[in-house]
Amino acid sequence: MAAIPALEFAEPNLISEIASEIRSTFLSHKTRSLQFRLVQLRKLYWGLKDNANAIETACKLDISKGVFETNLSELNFCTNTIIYDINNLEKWAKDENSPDVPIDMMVLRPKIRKDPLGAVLIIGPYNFPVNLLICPLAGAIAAGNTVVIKPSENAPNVAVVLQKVIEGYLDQSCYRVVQGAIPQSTALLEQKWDKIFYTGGATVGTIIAKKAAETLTPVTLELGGRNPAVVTRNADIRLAARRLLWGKVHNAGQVCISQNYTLIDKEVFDRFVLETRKAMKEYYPNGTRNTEDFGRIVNNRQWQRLKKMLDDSQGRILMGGDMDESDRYIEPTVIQVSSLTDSLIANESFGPLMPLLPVSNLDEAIRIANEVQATPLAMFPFGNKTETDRCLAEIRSGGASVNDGFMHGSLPTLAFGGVGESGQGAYRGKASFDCFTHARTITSTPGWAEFLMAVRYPPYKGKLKMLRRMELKPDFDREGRMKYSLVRYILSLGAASKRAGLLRYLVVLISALGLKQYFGM
Ligand SMILES: NC(=O)c1ccc[n+]([C@@H]2O[C@H](COP(=O)([O-])OP(=O)(O)OC[C@H]3O[C@@H](n4cnc5c(N)ncnc54)[C@H](O)[C@@H]3O)[C@@H](O)[C@H]2O)c1
Ligand SMILES: CC1=C(/C=C/C(C)=C/C=C/C(C)=C/C=C/C=C(C)/C=C/C=C(C)/C=C/C=C(\C)C=O)C(C)(C)CCC1
Repeated sequence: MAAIPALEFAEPNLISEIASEIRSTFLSHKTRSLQFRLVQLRKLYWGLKDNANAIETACKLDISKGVFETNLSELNFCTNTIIYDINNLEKWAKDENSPDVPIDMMVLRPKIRKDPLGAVLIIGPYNFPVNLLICPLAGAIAAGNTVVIKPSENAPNVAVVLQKVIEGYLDQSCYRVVQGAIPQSTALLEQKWDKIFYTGGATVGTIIAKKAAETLTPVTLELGGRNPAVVTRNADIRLAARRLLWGKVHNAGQVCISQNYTLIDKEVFDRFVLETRKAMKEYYPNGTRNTEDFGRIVNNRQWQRLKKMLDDSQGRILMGGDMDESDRYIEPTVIQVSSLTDSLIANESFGPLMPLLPVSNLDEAIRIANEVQATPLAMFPFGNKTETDRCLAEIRSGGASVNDGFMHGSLPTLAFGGVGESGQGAYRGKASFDCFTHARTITSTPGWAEFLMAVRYPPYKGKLKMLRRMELKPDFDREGRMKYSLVRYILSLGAASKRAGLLRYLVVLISALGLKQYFGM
């Protein structure tokens, strides 16, 4: 395979030209045709397939991702996403009948049309440099937008290969790549977009949200979080250890949705550590240093940041701890910490560090999780059903995996996104199409219905009575209690909803027919 050329940044003053070309293509309506979108998605699929070796090499060079992980969470994830989008596009793009239209307004035939938003900007991070650009891109294409993508300069080889794919396979008047760092991102943010989709840290997310607010541009922000795992004394400790270790070794822990810290019942603490050691030996019989199955930290700046976090910690290393800056290696490291202000709890590590904080009970775990961050990106409860349900009810998060590491974020068809500080908006599966679509309500009033519609026109004299008759009547009193009427009770056979009432009638009818048959009446 030919060597990957060096990344070249775009000339910042050419960026406005690219943005205006992308906008005028959108306004030419080229991307409205479903056939056009399908062809572009199919080409994107083949662009990735044909360049799979180059992508594997680039992931290896940028973030030392082994071939297996590159295929699992980058290539396959993207190609599966594209095929899923292709297979569902016609269904998603169809006009939808609006639900809950009152009978007197049905004549308007309300519809929800799926309009593309327009010209959109997608800015990606370094940690899943293919996945976190291509999956939103596929959603934006499916929804009929024109797109500029800005790959992370911190994964430069992937950035070059993706540019080759997009320039070689997609229509250049609709989809463009702008390479660069802060000057280019800043120039991009100076342009008017119909949506900005950003994945990365919260500091830059805030810059983007502020800039977008100036022009009332909608944003989707996929940010990080200090995600808690909770392990109670009733959890399967072996499973919890194996699964949470997976969450910290995949991509060398550089996963926004992996657990940042684990709150673990004192009673099972030692067993958890023992099981983590065992799992480690099983996953890496010859250690993590000399295997393709364990990656490296993306660059020296991030390696230094992680080292400082560990150096600043008051915790005690229980497993691992080996580090080498020359190849940006950090061994998966388990640390027992004792305070919420510990550097390993107070910050997002985004690396293979596993701080464990012993707690007395579930109440304490829930209190701590809420104190560390009210709205993390993910949460991982391990315990019995009552306990995991309590965690789900009492700790908020963008998503959650019960009894596992980040599996809820491992399926390309499930909506994925943060809440509060960990982001806003969601994508993946149908949510990706919706993320780049405007749900446009359309009514069409037929000419013949004029006599029905005339009530709205002045003069209003004598029309108030009719308006009052059209008003819905409440079935609740001033205290918020439901009012029960005997007629309603009889009509619904005592059911709470119309649907349940119908079902009851159906059961009665079928039983009556059955009895009739049985007794030959
Ligand atoms: N929620 C998610 O899906 C998700 C996924 C991956 C990473 N993350 C989060 O991202 C963080 C790590 O990534 P990162 O942000 O360091 O990645 P990064 O350094 O790759 O930066 C992300 C993008 O922001 C751009 N950027 C940097 N400064 C900018 C500026 N001033 N204006 C506009 N754009 C700018 C970069 O060029 C890059 O394209 C972690 O907090 C992680 O949790 C979140
Ligand atoms: C179905 C059949 C079988 C069963 C197969 C099974 C059970 C397969 C299980 C597969 C698993 C556990 C796959 C795990 C995949 C993990 C992935 C893709 C992780 C992705 C991570 C991502 C995208 C991370 C994102 C990060 C972000 C957003 C932030 O940084 C058989 C085999 C039993 C029989 C045949 C049928």
